[in-house]
Amino acid sequence: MTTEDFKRAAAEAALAHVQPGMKLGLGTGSTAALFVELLGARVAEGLHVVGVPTSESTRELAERFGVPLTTLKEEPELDLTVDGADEVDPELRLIKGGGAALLREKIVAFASKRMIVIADAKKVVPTLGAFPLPIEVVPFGKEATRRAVERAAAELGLSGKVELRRAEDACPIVTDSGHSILDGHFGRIDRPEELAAALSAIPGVVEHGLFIGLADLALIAGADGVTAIEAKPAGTEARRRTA
Ligand SMILES: O=C[C@H](O)[C@H](O)[C@H](O)COP(=O)(O)O
Repeated sequence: MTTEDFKRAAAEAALAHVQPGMKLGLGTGSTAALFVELLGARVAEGLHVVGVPTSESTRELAERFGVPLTTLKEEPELDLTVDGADEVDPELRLIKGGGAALLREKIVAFASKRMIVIADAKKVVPTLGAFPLPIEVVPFGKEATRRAVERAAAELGLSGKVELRRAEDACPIVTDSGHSILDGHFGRIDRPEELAAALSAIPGVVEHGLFIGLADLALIAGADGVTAIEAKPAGTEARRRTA
């Protein structure tokens, strides 16, 4: 089986958690796109749900696959968000934002009663940080903000570079909300909560890609099938079981 097959298996497993009438947050990225496609097929069969897309690309996909859409303005409280991740640790802490959608993804996940992460097994890591941490910043003063991020990380013992993300034409990428993205090449992030707090305290940082305490369940697909990692009450480790 290919990585694509595993992503599809995780997306299929998430569909079992969707109930008629639900208001759904629709994530961004290649795995979330498969969920939107499968959801569209269920809608075509008569399932009634509405979705709030976390990016313009997901909006387009949902429209293409016939998933009815709404907005957080119309529906400020959602039942369930299903989204991918760049990294998942055993305590269900995530790095997200590889596709530059982290701000809307975090707003939508925060507005949802539950968040389910769908991913192939390569996304599961013992410690976050091999994937560069995306940080969404206001374009004004972005070099000053970049340096402030490097300093804050260094104070926590993280010495990696922080780089402005650029498109293939070398121009800084612009997010759906008109911001820039910095990527923090920190390596191993042993204390993600401390880094999250330090980043949030920097003027110019809009949001960072550390998702802590947001995910309730991760559905991880690999050669052995789909495995679930469930959130446990604060202070205890996430628990694994076979889905
Ligand atoms: O900004 C993008 C999102 O956080 C994605 O959910 C994340 O990058 C995972 O994407 P994929 O499923 O394509 O690996």
